[in-house]
Amino acid sequence: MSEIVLRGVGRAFGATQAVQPTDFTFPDGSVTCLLGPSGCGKTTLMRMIAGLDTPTGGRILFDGRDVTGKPARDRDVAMVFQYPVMYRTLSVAENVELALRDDRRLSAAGRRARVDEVLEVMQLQDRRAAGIDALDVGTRQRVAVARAVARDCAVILFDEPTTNVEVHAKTQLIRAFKQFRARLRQTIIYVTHDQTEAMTLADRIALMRDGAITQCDAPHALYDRPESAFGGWFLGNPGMNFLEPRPQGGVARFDGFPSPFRLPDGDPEGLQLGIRPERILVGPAGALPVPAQVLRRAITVGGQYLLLLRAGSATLRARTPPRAPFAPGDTVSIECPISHAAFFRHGQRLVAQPRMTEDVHA
Ligand SMILES: Nc1ncnc2c1ncn2[C@@H]1O[C@H](COP(=O)(O)OP(=O)(O)OP(=O)(O)O)[C@@H](O)[C@H]1O
Repeated sequence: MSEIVLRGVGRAFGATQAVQPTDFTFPDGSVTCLLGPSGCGKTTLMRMIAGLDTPTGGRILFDGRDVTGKPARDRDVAMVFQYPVMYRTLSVAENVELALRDDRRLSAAGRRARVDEVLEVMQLQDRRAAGIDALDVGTRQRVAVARAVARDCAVILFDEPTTNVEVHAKTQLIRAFKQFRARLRQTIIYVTHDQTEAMTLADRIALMRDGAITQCDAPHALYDRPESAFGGWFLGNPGMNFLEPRPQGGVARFDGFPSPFRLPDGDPEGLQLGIRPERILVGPAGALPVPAQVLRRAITVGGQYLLLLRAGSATLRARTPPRAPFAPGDTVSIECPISHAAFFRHGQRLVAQPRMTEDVHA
């Protein structure tokens, strides 16, 4: 186990600042997912922590020890990549054992016991004698994780390990990941652009954009209370709806809400209201405060409907229960609960929330 501290760590490639100078702590024994869109700097940040790349600024500390200039082999770090490198002529067990070859603390019997333990945790006992070529991509990736786990390093880094794995094998891999987490408390940094994976695995998600960590929080806190409009948009499938205000004196109207909002400083400049599709209530015409039109309907995994609605000049996506009786062309009614609305100014969450002039639907 190890606490990893970044002090102003950044990386530039020529004119491209791949990682902005970053201060950040990965707590001892935690699972932190680095989540963000392609090109936001996740892999570069992870490679610097691994010792595969050197920062152009700042320092990296492992338990207070400065490892900034040290190579990967001096960092007590194991890694699992998108494309695992394996010895194809060796069996599963031999591949795992090979990872322990240089560990002088272990006797031959100790090594075998460790291999057995890890194969069991990763649910690979029945494949121990199989050759690597006989395995599907998902199982091969589980062997890669087994090798990383076997070494008992302080830190394990995962770089998008499930990208090339099909859905069923991905579920198995994630289940195995959770099992070894429950048994062994290494510090884990897991790079992904898959939000479902991050939500499932992480103790904390560090959301990245343009080379910077924009927010780090427990998965549900990040989902429920994004500090930026980017977080509201990136998390969720689909992400938040955003509404623009129509200013009227010191108040602003948002289509979708029955009454105008009183703005804390009277200034509608750069203001947006965000609301998640699953928070919008949809009912028959007249049942709820705001009339709306169904423009389109899609069925999502789980049988829910995703409706595209028009309310005034706003278009909104709303999720309804399976088989809700709404179809394109229908007039319906909606309610956007104020308690689930988030206000952003120039992309950042407002601390003082605007209030509705008549709080009838709060
Ligand atoms: N070796 C390199 N030389 C030049 N530019 C690089 C290099 N590695 C990364 N970059 C640039 O740095 C930025 C961040 O890249 P990085 O691979 O870290 O992002 P990422 O979030 O991991 O993306 P992805 O999810 O696509 O892997 C990108 O603009 C990328 O083009």
